[in-house]
Amino acid sequence: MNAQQAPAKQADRAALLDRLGNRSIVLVGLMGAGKTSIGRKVAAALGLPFVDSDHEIEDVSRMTIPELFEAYGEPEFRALEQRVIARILESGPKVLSTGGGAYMNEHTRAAIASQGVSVWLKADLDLLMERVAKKQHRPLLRDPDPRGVLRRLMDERYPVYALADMAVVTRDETKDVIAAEVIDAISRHMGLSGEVDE
Ligand SMILES: Nc1ncnc2c1ncn2[C@@H]1O[C@H](COP(=O)(O)OP(=O)(O)OP(=O)(O)O)[C@@H](O)[C@H]1O
Ligand SMILES: O=C(O)C1=C[C@@H](O)[C@@H](O)[C@H](O)C1
Ligand SMILES: [Mg+2]
Repeated sequence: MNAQQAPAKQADRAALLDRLGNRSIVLVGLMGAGKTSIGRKVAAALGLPFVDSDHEIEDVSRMTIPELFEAYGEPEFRALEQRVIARILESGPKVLSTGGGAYMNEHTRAAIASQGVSVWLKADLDLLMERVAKKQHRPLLRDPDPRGVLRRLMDERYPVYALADMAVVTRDETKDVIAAEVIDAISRHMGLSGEVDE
């Protein structure tokens, strides 16, 4: 970036924030797609607060997600997730990374549609498997065949994630590159040219 470009980039960022108004940027997609990591970077680049709904659920319940699933079951977890996301969206513009199943809830989708701009982080099965293999904190993947579970979730969920305002494909690229692509996609969606500097 040269010195002459900088003010324009700042202006682009201001224009994007202006167009967003009170709406939040909401990342949706499967486990391992990068919602948490990319959301944090997008928030830092735009100077917006960052919230991850899984982390918020763990904070309010003072339990981990595997503990919540075990103690109360998935339906209770989903009900709590719906309430937590509704509250997050009502508390002003931010970048919100959702849990992988959150967008499957029709009330949550409606809240996101009215108070947010949604971005589906889309990844293929091999990349997802590679990314989720590193950690054991996802109760749905504590299964003898995690690849089969992810494949089934892709079949069930991809048609619903496709309802998001836009999709960004997360290939084997750095987090910074994907975060910049998310910002460009949102800028274009908002009728701006894209290319907000990070
Ligand atoms: N573009 C990327 N390049 C390299 N590693 C990445 C990239 N995006 C994410 N990762 C890594 O993949 C793993 C999963 O990412 P992350 O936790 O952000 O996904 P998630 O979509 O939030 O998953 P979940 O729905 O389970 O919370 C992490 O170890 C993260 O560091
Ligand atoms: O895809 C899902 O259904 C989930 C994804 C995680 O982010 C957590 O919200 C939880 O493990 C369930
Ligand atoms: Mg996450």
